[in-house]
Amino acid sequence: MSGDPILCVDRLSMRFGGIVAVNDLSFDAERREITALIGPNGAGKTTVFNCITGFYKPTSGAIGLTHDDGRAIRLERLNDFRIAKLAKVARTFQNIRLFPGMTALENLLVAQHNALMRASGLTFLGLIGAPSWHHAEQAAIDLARTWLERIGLLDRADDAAGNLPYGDQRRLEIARAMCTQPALLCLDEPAAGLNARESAALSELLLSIRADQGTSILLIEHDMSVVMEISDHVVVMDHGVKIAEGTPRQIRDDPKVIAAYLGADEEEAIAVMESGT
Ligand SMILES: Nc1ncnc2c1ncn2[C@@H]1O[C@H](COP(=O)(O)OP(=O)(O)OP(=O)(O)O)[C@@H](O)[C@H]1O
Repeated sequence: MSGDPILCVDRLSMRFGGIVAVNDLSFDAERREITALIGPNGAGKTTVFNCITGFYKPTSGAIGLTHDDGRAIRLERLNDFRIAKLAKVARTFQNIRLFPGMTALENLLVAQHNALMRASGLTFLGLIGAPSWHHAEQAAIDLARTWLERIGLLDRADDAAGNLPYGDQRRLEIARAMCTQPALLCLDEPAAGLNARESAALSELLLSIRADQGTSILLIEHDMSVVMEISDHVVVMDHGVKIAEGTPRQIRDDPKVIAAYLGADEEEAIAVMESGT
């Protein structure tokens, strides 16, 4: 690891009544790297995401995000709207949350709402058709079209998002998050429901986002082939605590991880981990 974390999770805990979903969890996500958060069902991964993105207020602990210019932000003190706007953290969800009746292009324009509202002078400049508004609108369309091209959907820009194949919708969600120009992109199971070809396309997209945009990525994923192929660093959770972290190779060979991942059936676990080689 290069030792330049964009995200520092420090002793994070989240309780729901008697349930301790996350227990004293600490890890860093390095800048311009892909960090995967893995673990069996119910390990607490989505709860960590919900704390980072402001959907939940952690019971205790700190979540620090440091921008490229050194500006440090404490995420646990902000609500979700401010985390998206000020901290530039974008996320996708386990279930697809596109606007299905809007076109693919419109979905990417909605993501740029904040910038467009600013440029429209909170509507007034838009109403009078000020040149600054037209420039901002064109820039938003250009950015949306650039991302549609990146994900191979430019020819379907005017199709309703809900009519696109499932794998395309998954990539459109990532493109929508990228249209907010995030510093940290949090993806919750982006490969869920994808076939092998679509998973490979997803891996390629994420690697290109890291390489071309320099965006830091935090990824929850059950698909080990994706995790092993693209992650720089892997953090493993089980029952709310971190049980291991390291490179994909270190994680794959760690008996604690293998045992936790599929419970007692170690042979089956090894088979799953080896599927990522
Ligand atoms: N809002 C909530 N209220 C009560 N319990 C919750 C809530 N959210 C999560 N939990 C509990 O916290 C624990 C961790 O859940 P979480 O969804 O974070 O796990 P996960 O690792 O993301 O699981 P999966 O891989 O199945 O998505 C579970 O026991 C879950 O039931």
